[in-house]
This record gives sequence, C-alpha cells and structure tokens, in this order.
Amino acid sequence: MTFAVLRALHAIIGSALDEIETVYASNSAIDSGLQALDFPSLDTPYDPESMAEVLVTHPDVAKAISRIVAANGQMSAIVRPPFSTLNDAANGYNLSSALRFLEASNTAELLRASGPSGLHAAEIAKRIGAERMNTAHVLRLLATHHILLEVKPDVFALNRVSTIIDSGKSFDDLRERPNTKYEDGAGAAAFLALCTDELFKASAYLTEALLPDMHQVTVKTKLSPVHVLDSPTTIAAPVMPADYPMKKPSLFLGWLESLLPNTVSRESFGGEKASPTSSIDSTATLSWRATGFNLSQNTPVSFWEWLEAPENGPRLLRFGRGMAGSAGLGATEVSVSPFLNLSPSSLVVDVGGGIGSVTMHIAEQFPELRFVVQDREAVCYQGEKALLAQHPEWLESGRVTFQPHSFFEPQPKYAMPPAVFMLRWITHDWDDARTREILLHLRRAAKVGKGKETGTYLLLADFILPYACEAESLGFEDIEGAKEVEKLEGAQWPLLANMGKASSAPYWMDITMQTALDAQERTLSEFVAVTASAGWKIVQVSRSEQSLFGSVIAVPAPIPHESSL
Ligand SMILES: C[S@@+](CC[C@H](N)C(=O)[O-])C[C@H]1O[C@@H](n2cnc3c(N)ncnc32)[C@H](O)[C@@H]1O
Repeated sequence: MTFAVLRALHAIIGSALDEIETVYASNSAIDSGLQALDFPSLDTPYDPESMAEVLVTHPDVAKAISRIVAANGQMSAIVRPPFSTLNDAANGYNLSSALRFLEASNTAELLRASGPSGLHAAEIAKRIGAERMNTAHVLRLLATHHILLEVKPDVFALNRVSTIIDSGKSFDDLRERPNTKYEDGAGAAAFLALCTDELFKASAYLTEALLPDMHQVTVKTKLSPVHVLDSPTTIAAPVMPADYPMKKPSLFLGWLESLLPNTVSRESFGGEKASPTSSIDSTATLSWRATGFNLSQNTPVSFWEWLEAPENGPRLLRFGRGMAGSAGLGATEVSVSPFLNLSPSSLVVDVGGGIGSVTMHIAEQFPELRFVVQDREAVCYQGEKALLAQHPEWLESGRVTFQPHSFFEPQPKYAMPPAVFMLRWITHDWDDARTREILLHLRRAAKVGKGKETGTYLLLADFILPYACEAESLGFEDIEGAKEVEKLEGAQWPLLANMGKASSAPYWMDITMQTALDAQERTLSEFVAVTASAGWKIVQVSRSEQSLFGSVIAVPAPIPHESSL
C-alpha cells in the first residue's frame, strides 16, 4: 500500500473528528467500509480480532460506514454535536499539560519496569513524588487519548505510543541525576518536553502577541526603561542589567532592531555595549512586537538567547536533542539531489546546523564530501561532543568541523566557494525579512553557475504547506516537482485538499513558529517569493512521502535591487 493511500486512510479514519465521534470497528469492517466508499482496500494482512478505533471526519463517510456497521453489527458510532468539537479544541491544552507531566516525572521509565501488568497510580505518585494532584486522573486523560493504557482501575501501563517517551534509562538514576536524561539520546522525550513546556506556554499568548492593541501588555522585566523614543512608537526601550551574561550583544541588538525598525539605533545603546543599570525588577510597559514566547517567559530576549542563559543550560541541551528526536514528524528526508554529482572534497555548509544531525546523515551517504556545521557557539560545543561520540574520526581528520557563526553576518571567506548551503528547519524560524537577510549572506558567498555548471546550490529543508482548499495551479511549471508539491496525491473529497487533520503536524508547527519566534512555515509560493527576494531561483522541489516535509533546491540568480522588492 502506498503512503498516499495510508495517509488517505489516516485522514478518513485516523484522527479527524468533526461531526462523528469515535467509531469502534474491527479491521475487516473498516476494510469493507472503505471499499463501499471506493477507496482502495487494505491489502496488508490484519488481525480481524483486533479492534481499531477510528475517528471519522465527514458525516457522509460516517453514514456510509454506519450503514455497514448496522448491516454486520461490527461497529458502533456516536454522533457528536458541534459543541463537542469546539470543547475538545478549547480544552486540548490539558492534554499537553498531562503529557508534560508524564515526561517530566519519568513515569514512562517507571512503567517500563512494571511491564504490561502496570503499576497502581498510588504507587506511581509515591515514586515520582507527586503531591496534591490526583495522579490517576492525569494518567487517565492520557489513557483516554491512547497515550497510556489503564489496564485495571487506577493501574496504568505503557502502550506503543508512550513507549516512545521512554528514554531507556533507569528511573532511579534519573531521580538522582535528572540532567542526564537527554545526554545521549532520548530525542523523542526531549522533543515532547520542549513542545509541552516552553513552546506550549508561548502558545498561550498567541492572541496577546497578534493583537497587541487589544491587549496592552505589561511585562514585568528585569530591565529598566532608559530611553523613551517618540516616533513612530513610544517605547520604553529595554536595557540589559549589568550582570546579564551578554555574550553576544550584537545578536540582541539585531533582534531588537528587527522588532523596532527605524526606532532603535546601536548608538542609543552606547554602541555594542549594554548600558548597566542598577534598578532590576522594575516594571516596564513595552509596546514592541513581543512574541508569545516573550510574554510567557517575561523576557525581551529572543528564544535563542534565552536558551543560552546559564540557568537554561539543561533546556539548551534538551532543545538540541529534541531536534534530533523529531524524526517522528517524518522530517528527516532531506533531498540528496544536490549532493549527487558533486566532485570529491566539495564543501557542504550546514547553516544553523544544530548539533549536526543532518550533516551526520548526509556525511554517511556521501563519504567524499566535506562539511562545516555553523551554529551558535554553545550549540557547536554540544555538536562536537555529539560527533565525538559517534564519528571521532571525522572531527580528527577535519572532514566535519563545527564553526560558531551567526547567519546574520556575512559568510566567512572560503578557499573554494561551498557547493551546497544546506538549511534544515532554519527558514521556518524567521519571518520574511530575516529569512531574506540570511539568504542574502549565502547568496553573496555563492558561486554563480556558468553554462551547464549550476554553481552553489541552496537546499532548504522545511515543511511546504498546501492550502486547505483546492487552488488554481500557481504556474510554477519551470520548477521540477512543483505540480506534485502543490497538490497532494489522494486528497479528494471527502478529504480536504491538505488531508485535514491527518496532515496537522506542520500546521501545529506553523503556529509554534509564530508564537515562539515570530516566524512561520511557508507555502510553495511563499518560498518562491522569499528566495527570489534574496537572489535565488528555485529549480526543484520535492516532498517526503510520509509527511508535508519537503526540500526546496535553488541556484543563484540576480540579486534584486532593494527598491524593486
Ligand atoms: C530548529 S534548529 C535546526 C537545527 C538543525 N538545522 C537541524 O535540523 O537539526 C535551528 C538552529 O538555528 C540555530 N540558530 C539560531 N540563531 C542562529 C544564528 N543567528 N546563527 C546561526 N545559527 C542560529 C539554533 O541554535 C538552532 O540550532
């Protein structure tokens, strides 16, 4: 069965929930239901005894399935009123909270030890040191959503979903040394913890961030207002306290400038230095475009700088591991086509390469190529440690090097221009203006192709979002693969054009990018626009079979003049 069919099945019976509640059915009933709807039959072997839970998205589909149910009595469906759908959406935050509790308390590790017979909630609460909360009820919410099993009243066990959260480490060791959880692995746990902790909290402030006029936000900061600028906005400009560990003031100023175009100048902050202030903890009313993250953590610094603060060391480590552990999103399939015909020893620069997860993946497949992984200093340090554990020979030979470098600065000088600039999960971290800045620096360091020679490739690996409705072809015929990327195979009524909830992961991520970083995922036309604005022409796009994750490949084109943008 192709992935497209699987995705279609997933969309119909997997996770959507509009007007019909859960349908319980045997696999054979699902199979015959799908046949009745003209969908390809499940051709994989199945166990007719095992019951699958299916959630049906469209009333007509549900009715068709219900007819089959009525005929053979294998299925039961409950019609759900629209308010239930809204109620689920409104209260879904409790699921994130409960998942965080499960991960942070190392309950998955505890339950692994007790096996399929499970452990009583009272014992779980005692071992994890839970107070006040009724642990059984939190775990039951997870069981209700198929993240745990309630094997007997108040007794819980791991199922195949929660097994993924298990770091494989001993519960007692983690109790003694909690910061070791993500040291060598536990990527899925790290990713889920990141999502359900700082990213979840940032999301709670989406409305305040999007509608600042409606919600005048008072941020109690550890900063005191020293400059009030009259035009165009009155700003109580934040200044870092004297003891703030400001390793990279230029990044901070860059961030502030991007928030306050035409209002903040480096001079107003005394050049690159922060002015010291004695009044800490004063309340400043800030009317800059704060993100949900800024509001939730009560900080004016960007997510990245916040991660680098000494007290957030464990979070920084968790972030790096979480990136490596996000493979479950189907976001690992970076196109290898730019690497296929490179001459030996060609240089690939992994821009914002994190701890080098993608570099390692590509370097294993292309042993002739050399790699530079650029990131922030603290991340490079972690990357070297991670690579040392897996491929020390690459570091020793210099085949892979980590280079602290901000992608908002011009690229370092190279003996030979890089063959590929590779950016996975970078452009979705920035808005269009900042993305253009990053891509312009790369464009200026790129080799422009002549004749058959293409020059330096730009490889952007990110989700490519389809619309939720049918759309006219956008006319990107000159881009190889554009047609396939614009329209999802198998997405036809009763499915939405983007397969609805079966495709939800990148749409979740899109909002996370907005609330945490004032950034976004992009549609194909948004990619075309932002790359063109920095002098890159997209020549090929492709999408992973398993998800909406894709690769955008571009080559140097003339850099448009500022005024033509
Ligand atoms: C979403 S992660 C992606 C990491 C990596 N490309 C991967 O796919 O695993 C974004 C990365 O951008 C890095 N980053 C943020 N600001 C940066 C800057 N100004 N210069 C270089 N890297 C930066 C972060 O440290 C982080 O590692």
